Amino acid sequence: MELFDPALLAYCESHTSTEDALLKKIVRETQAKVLMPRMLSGHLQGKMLELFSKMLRPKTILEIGTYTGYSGICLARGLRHDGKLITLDINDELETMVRGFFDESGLASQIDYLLGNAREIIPALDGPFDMVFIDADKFYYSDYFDLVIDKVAPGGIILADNVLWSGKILVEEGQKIDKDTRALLDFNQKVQNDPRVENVLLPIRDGVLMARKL
Ligand SMILES: C[S@@+](CC[C@H](N)C(=O)[O-])C[C@H]1O[C@@H](n2cnc3c(N)ncnc32)[C@H](O)[C@@H]1O
Repeated sequence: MELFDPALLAYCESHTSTEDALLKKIVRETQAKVLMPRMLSGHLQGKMLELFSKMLRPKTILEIGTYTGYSGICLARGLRHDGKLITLDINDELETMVRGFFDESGLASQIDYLLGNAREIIPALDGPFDMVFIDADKFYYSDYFDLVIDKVAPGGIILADNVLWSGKILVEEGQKIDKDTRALLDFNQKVQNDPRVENVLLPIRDGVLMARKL
């Protein structure tokens, strides 16, 4: 399901600060060389992540799901001068490309790019995190929330992408639900019920859930 009228989306993008040359290059190279380029955050969501990060001025950001580095660079642009982005991905085939983009961003010294399974890496990471961006395998979103929540600083925010799952979260009576949709429905409800956070589901792109730790 297309969630937004493409013309409305184009209008939103034309009233969002222009994507710079590096981000445009990441989009181009992702589309030309990488499978499933739709996974990349893109102009509108990337700028939103960048502005959230610039408002929060985080010391530590954890990103789960680097892909080609687009969202990581947007997030890292808001870090304090002594801050760090830790970004995790299980796919090592993109490593050379991604490290190249991080170098070009001028932020490589503030980025720890760790390859491996996020569910194995996160328990070994020290918090506190001021910002967490969950954007990896949908089936494990609730696990990611559980793994990070105690490491998020009070006032810190967790953002989770794709929580509207192209509209599949609207399930009709008797309809069969696939496992990723089920997992996202459970995740959205879990956050909604959790008294440790206040939250808002933003209907931007494929849906971004923002939860602020109390
Ligand atoms: C939607 S893409 C991330 C897009 C990126 N955040 C952006 O906006 O440009 C999801 C990424 O999660 C990674 N991933 C999937 N399962 C993972 C896991 N168990 N641990 C770490 N990364 C994983 C995939 O390899 C993929 O690169």
